[in-house]
Amino acid sequence: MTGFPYQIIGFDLDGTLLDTSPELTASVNHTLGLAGLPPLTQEEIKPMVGLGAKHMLQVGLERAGNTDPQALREYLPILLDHYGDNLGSGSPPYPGLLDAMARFDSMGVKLAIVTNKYERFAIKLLTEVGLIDRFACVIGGDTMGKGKSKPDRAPIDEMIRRCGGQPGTTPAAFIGDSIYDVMAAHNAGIPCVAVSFGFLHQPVDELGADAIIDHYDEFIPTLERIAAK
Ligand SMILES: O=C(O)COP(=O)(O)O
Ligand SMILES: [Mg+2]
Repeated sequence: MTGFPYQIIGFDLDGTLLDTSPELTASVNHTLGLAGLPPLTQEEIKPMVGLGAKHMLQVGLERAGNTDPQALREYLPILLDHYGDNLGSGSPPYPGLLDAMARFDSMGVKLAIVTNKYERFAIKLLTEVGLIDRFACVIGGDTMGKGKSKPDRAPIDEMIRRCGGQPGTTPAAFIGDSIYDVMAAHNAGIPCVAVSFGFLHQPVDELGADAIIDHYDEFIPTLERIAAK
């Protein structure tokens, strides 16, 4: 181990690791089409991502003009089937990510995923893009049980445990694109870096993150800087 200050780095998935917005948009619009509603743009859908698929569809149905209270229950399985069948090839990693991951590997830092996606979709997606073996663990929105997804600290604590560490003790940091990421990390007592290129729900400087990066080239020096504060 080098002098790098963190032993574990956790990544959010959608909007932080991979740009999943084309595939999420395709699945939402497939579902809205079957519901007889007009499609939404990728830019409209991005801010709906971050609290899981059910939340994304609920907001999407409302935005597209749905008035049927049963629609969410009826169309969620359709969205999930479509997404599960199509996810993978259209979700590229953000620029500089693979180089940053290689540097973490060379320093012996463990990498992990904590997403509000269903665990099975996160695993399938990471497998399709060839990154699954690079992560010590993948915690999904359903891994810890109901009500125990980000912004709760439970999935962050579990990430630290599954990486062989101890929550509250082992030095770890997180990176994400939403306020739920920042809240989860801070609830677990670890710092959070925000990416300015994600699926922002609000201006990135209002997320309360410890630092902001515009490109993955800045990630490692930024972590060193926040650890020295
Ligand atoms: O809302 C989702 O499906 C997941 O989003 P996340 O990977 O940004 O947590
Ligand atoms: Mg995200």
